[in-house]
Amino acid sequence: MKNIAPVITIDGPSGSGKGTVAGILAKRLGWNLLDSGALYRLLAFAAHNHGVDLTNEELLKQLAAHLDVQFIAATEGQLQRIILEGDEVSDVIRTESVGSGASQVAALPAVREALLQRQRAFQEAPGLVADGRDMGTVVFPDAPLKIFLTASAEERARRRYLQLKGKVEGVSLSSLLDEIRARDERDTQRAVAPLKPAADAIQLDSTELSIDQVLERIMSEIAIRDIAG
Ligand SMILES: Nc1ncnc2c1ncn2[C@@H]1O[C@H](COP(=O)(O)OP(=O)(O)O)[C@@H](O)[C@H]1O
Ligand SMILES: Nc1ccn([C@H]2C[C@H](O)[C@@H](COP(=O)(O)OP(=O)(O)O)O2)c(=O)n1
Repeated sequence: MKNIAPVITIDGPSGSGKGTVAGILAKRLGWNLLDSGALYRLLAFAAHNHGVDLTNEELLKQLAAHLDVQFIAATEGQLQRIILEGDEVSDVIRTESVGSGASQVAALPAVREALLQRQRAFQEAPGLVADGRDMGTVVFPDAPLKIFLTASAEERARRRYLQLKGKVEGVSLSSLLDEIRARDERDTQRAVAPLKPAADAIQLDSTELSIDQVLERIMSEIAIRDIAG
């Protein structure tokens, strides 16, 4: 039977607010959440633990196909938890070095292919909010609402700095800006599933918007389309 659970996709570059907005929306609607970037981060992290080189496409493909991961849904007062091979890795996969590794493995076609079905399996009733780079273009091309969220690189680095400061040692605003620019370049220039808005995506620049204002804009698009019942 065709899966008819609706999907809202939120794609965009690092630090644009995708994860935050997707998490709040999923909770508000009572829908499932797919943080697709976490899968690429988990793969880069697992590769590091298993001594697999980030350019070894064949081994990475196998690792991706057998990734032993559990996403434990957020509850009241508790964020979503991610368990890899029995260990909680929710925080350790968020560093910029894991993000950079994720961006490298994500450029490999066999890796993307190996993770495709795992992502589509999240499309379950009553609905799904999915964030990443290619949610609207490749993974859920039929989604009834696609958002492409951006912000200036400077604002995104500033947000990341505020987020990591105090949690991760030695973070600097200028190195975060360099890393964000390098990741933008790799994610937009790769041959397979590059970061770009779907033809039918609504583009939202959040540089001057608060999280609540972004949510308000998306909620009004949901209401217009009447997709959340
Ligand atoms: N519109 C916004 N204004 C200010 N800070 C924001 C906004 N959206 C997100 N943030 C903050 O920026 C940081 C990065 O957001 P995140 O959702 O992780 O981005 P992404 O998933 O796109 O990389 C978080 O600390 C988040 O609270
Ligand atoms: N759907 C996706 C999601 C992430 N990726 C890749 C590219 C990104 O630089 C890395 C990390 O993604 P993630 O969304 O966790 O990163 P940010 O929170 O935006 O910094 O993974 C991808 O290629 N396709």
